[in-house]
Amino acid sequence: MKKNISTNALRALFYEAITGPKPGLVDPIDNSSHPDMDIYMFIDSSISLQNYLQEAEKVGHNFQDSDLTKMFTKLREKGLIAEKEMAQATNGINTHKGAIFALGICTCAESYVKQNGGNVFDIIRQMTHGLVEHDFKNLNDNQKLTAGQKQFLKYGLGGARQEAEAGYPIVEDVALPFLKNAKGDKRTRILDTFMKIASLTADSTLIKRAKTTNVIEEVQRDANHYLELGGFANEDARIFLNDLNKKFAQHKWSLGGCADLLIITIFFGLESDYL
Ligand SMILES: CC(C)(COP(=O)(O)OP(=O)(O)OC[C@H]1O[C@@H](n2cnc3c(N)ncnc32)[C@H](O)[C@@H]1O)[C@@H](O)C(=O)NCCC(=O)NCCS
Ligand SMILES: Nc1ncnc2c1ncn2[C@@H]1O[C@H](COP(=O)(O)OP(=O)(O)OP(=O)(O)O)[C@@H](O)[C@H]1O
Repeated sequence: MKKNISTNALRALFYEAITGPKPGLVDPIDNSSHPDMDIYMFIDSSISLQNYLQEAEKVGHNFQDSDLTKMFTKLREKGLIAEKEMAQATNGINTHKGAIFALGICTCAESYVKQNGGNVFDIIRQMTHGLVEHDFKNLNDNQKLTAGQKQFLKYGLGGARQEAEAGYPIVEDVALPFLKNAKGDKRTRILDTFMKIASLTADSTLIKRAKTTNVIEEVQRDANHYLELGGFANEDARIFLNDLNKKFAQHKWSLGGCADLLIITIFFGLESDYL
């Protein structure tokens, strides 16, 4: 198989979608928290992003200026087009908005690094320098706001933008080393990595669904408990994960941001032959 950067980005979308059970997310067996989506839609949505991912790779490959925020600006223009292509493939459902953002950044940065050298997470920090301030400086309550914008005004949380601007520390420092050292088949390693991510993330999709930030501590505790039980290789942990899946379905909680962090962890894992 030709495994160029954008192919690995597409593989990451598929690897994440087919892995289950993922509490709060769509997988082939269960979509309880997202009744407007199913796994077939995720296949269509992923394929609709193929062109964008190739463009993101090209932007990183060809960029020459020393100001990497300009590379991010170029990428964002392509990201807006990708959002429209996704909407066409899904009948307007938001399957991959966060992934267009996060995976686009990582694909572009990885491609830049292959051409110019450097640490990919440093490059991401340079690309997104000042992003939170830039995007949120003119917000006010009279506008129609996204969940992320509302949470910035209400709680001071930076969400997906903050993670990017910090250079995805959950991925660089924890999830990627965790995936590298994880044991078992791909499903086990990916699920355990997902729960590791859930044990650390303040997910704006989860806060939106639960309508409180208190949910973050509860979910982080549950994710840690699953890992303490030994992860997917251990029967008690599997039972606990199924119960957690039911709890998420009952409350209609989602982990959309953790999904994106998992997708980019898988992407870097594929790039580094960890998977
Ligand atoms: C920053 C993005 C992800 C969305 O921001 P927006 O304010 O529209 O939505 P919101 O903040 O509610 O987040 C949307 C998604 O972010 C992801 N997310 C949530 N929390 C986190 C987190 N802690 N870490 C990473 N991702 C997260 C989830 O997928 C969520 O569904 C991006 O879509 C964006 O920049 N939108 C503006 C339009 C644009 O420039 N689009 C092109 C993007 S390349
Ligand atoms: N398997 C999955 N892979 C990736 N993301 C997933 C998956 N399942 C669910 N999601 C996430 O769910 C998010 C959508 O959640 P939600 O439906 O709450 O958002 P929305 O459509 O923007 O908001 P609303 O439904 O409030 O209008 C997607 O952006 C995506 O991140």
